[in-house]
Order: sequence, then structure tokens, then C-alpha cells
Amino acid sequence: MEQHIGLVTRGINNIYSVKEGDASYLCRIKGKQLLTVVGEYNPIAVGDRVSFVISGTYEGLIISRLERSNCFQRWNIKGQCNQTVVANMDMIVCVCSADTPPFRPRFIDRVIACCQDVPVMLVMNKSDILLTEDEFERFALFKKLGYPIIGVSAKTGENLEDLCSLLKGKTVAFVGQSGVGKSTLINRILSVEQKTNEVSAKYNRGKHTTNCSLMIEGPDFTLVDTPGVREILVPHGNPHKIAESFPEFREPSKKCAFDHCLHNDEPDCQVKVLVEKGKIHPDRYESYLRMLASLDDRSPQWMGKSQQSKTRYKSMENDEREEY
Ligand SMILES: Nc1nc2c(ncn2[C@@H]2O[C@H](COP(=O)(O)OP(=O)(O)OP(=O)(O)O)[C@@H](O)[C@H]2O)c(=O)[nH]1
Ligand SMILES: [Zn+2]
Repeated sequence: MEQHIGLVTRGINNIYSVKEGDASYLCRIKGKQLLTVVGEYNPIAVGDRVSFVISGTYEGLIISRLERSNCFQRWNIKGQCNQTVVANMDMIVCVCSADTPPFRPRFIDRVIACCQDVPVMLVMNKSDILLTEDEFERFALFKKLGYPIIGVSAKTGENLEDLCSLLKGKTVAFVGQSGVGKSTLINRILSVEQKTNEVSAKYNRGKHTTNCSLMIEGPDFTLVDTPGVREILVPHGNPHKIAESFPEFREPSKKCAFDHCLHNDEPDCQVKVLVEKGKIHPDRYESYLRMLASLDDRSPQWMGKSQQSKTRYKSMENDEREEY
């Protein structure tokens, strides 16, 4: 059978929309091969390129996933494994807001740590609502650390043209806490109100809540709206990757006494020295330590299933959803 190559634009309950040229196919995964990708919640994510065969009118079977250039991955508590939210993006846009939901800089730190080989930009939506002075200082710190930041308002339209020029020519995923305004922003900058409403009516359980990632192509850029979450946990993996997502640790860590210092309990740690001197923001350091600790909290592999689920629900504080 002839194999086609397509782009995954939506995935829900193991049914994927795969686009090839102007045609879109609803695809399932062929057999069990891909379903057993070890240690992953979902073998395929929005943004993946896949090979597939056509099995019916605009229907197909996915044979394999092509190699990814990058991805955005988080820890899925329910599944106790890593979940890929999107793959092969030019940039991840972390959307946040000053209020409703409140500004949570540690959430942004975690989003950055979830990005695997993909650059991040921070968008403060609802700029019609003001941050407190302390919040502003913590947000502005991201700029000093090298992340592009921009304040916009989907409501008043402030700075939306500037945002669009930063997105030009790119395929970008919007991630962030539930309610920060990702969908409102996307609707406004792509003028796709109708399209997303259609999707909402069909797939949403709650009101105005995105619960599956969806890729929307615009004339100047392509955006992926992702489900908002209340919590985000860093993926399981090498803890040094977390340290690498803190650019202010890079230089001092070269002078730590231990080659593989995790800047936690180790003696003669230069990162800790800079925290004590006030040169590294104490809240960023605290945020880092919590991410490290969250890796330790996870159920060890040897734990029995029933024991695992008890631990899982005890520590479950986020609104996990089944979709990707
Ligand atoms: N004041 C103000 N409110 C906004 C702005 N943008 C969006 N909102 C409001 O914020 C609420 C949440 O917006 P959504 O676009 O649904 O948020 P979301 O991030 O997509 O939420 P999830 O789908 O749960 O992830 C809505 O009531 C919007 O009207 C803004 O710039 N200013
Ligand atoms: Zn150290």
C-alpha cells in the first residue's frame, strides 16, 4: 500500500487528524507497535510528522512517527509517565496573566524546563490588569535571563501587532495555565473565532476550555492551542536537564566543587554561593529545588499498581485530562 507522509494537527482518544497537502485524514495507529513506546503517555503528538496509509474516505492508519526535532513534554500524574504535548515547534509561547488566574512565576519556570530543545517566549496577556511591583520584577527577570517577553491584551488589542511580527513565519504552540487567555489570543490574532467555536462545541466538556491540542494555520504563522492546566510538572528524566533550564546557573556551575553538582546538598556549590549573595533570585532557586524534589516524589517502578495509584491520587493536585 502506498505510504503517505502527513502532519498531525489534532489528537484525541487515539484518533489523529493528519494533514497531507489540503486533505485531512482521521487516523488510528496501525497495530500495537507505536502504542508500546516505553515510558511515554502518548506515542504521537500534535506537530509530529507520521507515515500513514489510506484506509477509507479521508481515513488512514499511522505506520510510524518520523524523528522529532524537539518537543514540549510534561509529567502526567495519572499515567505516571511523560506526556508529549507538542512536537517540532519553532517556538513555545508561554502565556501568563497578571490575574484570574494569578501570576505564578514558578509555573513559567516549569514550562521552560518542559521545553526540550525548543526556544521559549513569554507573553503576559491581560496587560489591561497590572502586576504588583514584586511580580513585575520577577517577570522582568526573565528578560534579563535572555527570554523574549511581551505584554499584550487580547481584550484591548494592545501590542497584538508586535506579537504577530514576532510569530511571523513560525509554527508556535501556546501553553499556559487554564484561563490565561490562550484561546482568546489565538482567536483574535488569527481571526478564527468560528473555527475554534466549532471545535469547542464538539470536544469541550466544560465551558470555554480547550481540552485537546489543535493546530490552526494562519496566513503568516501556524499556532497550536494546547489544553490549559492548573499545574505543570517537569518530565521524568535527567535532573541535570532541569539545572540547564536555569541560564543563571550555567557560569557558576562550572566552578562547583562537584563535576555533576545538582546545587542541592553538595558542598562548595557556586550556585548556592550566588543565591546567598543575592545574585541569583531566591525564588528562582526555590523553584528549581521544588522541581528536583518533584522527581524524587514519583512512585518508584517497583511499587505495586494499587500502591502506585494510592500515592498518585494523594499527590494529585492538577487537573489532568485524558487528551493531548
Ligand atoms: N481582562 C482580560 N481578560 C481576558 C483577556 N484575554 C482573555 N481574557 C478572558 O480570560 C478568560 C479565559 O480566556 P480563554 O481564552 O478561555 O483562556 P485559555 O487560556 O484558553 O483557557 P483554557 O482553555 O482553559 O486553557 C475569558 O473570560 C476571556 O474573556 C485580556 O486581555 N484581558
Ligand atoms: Zn553546584
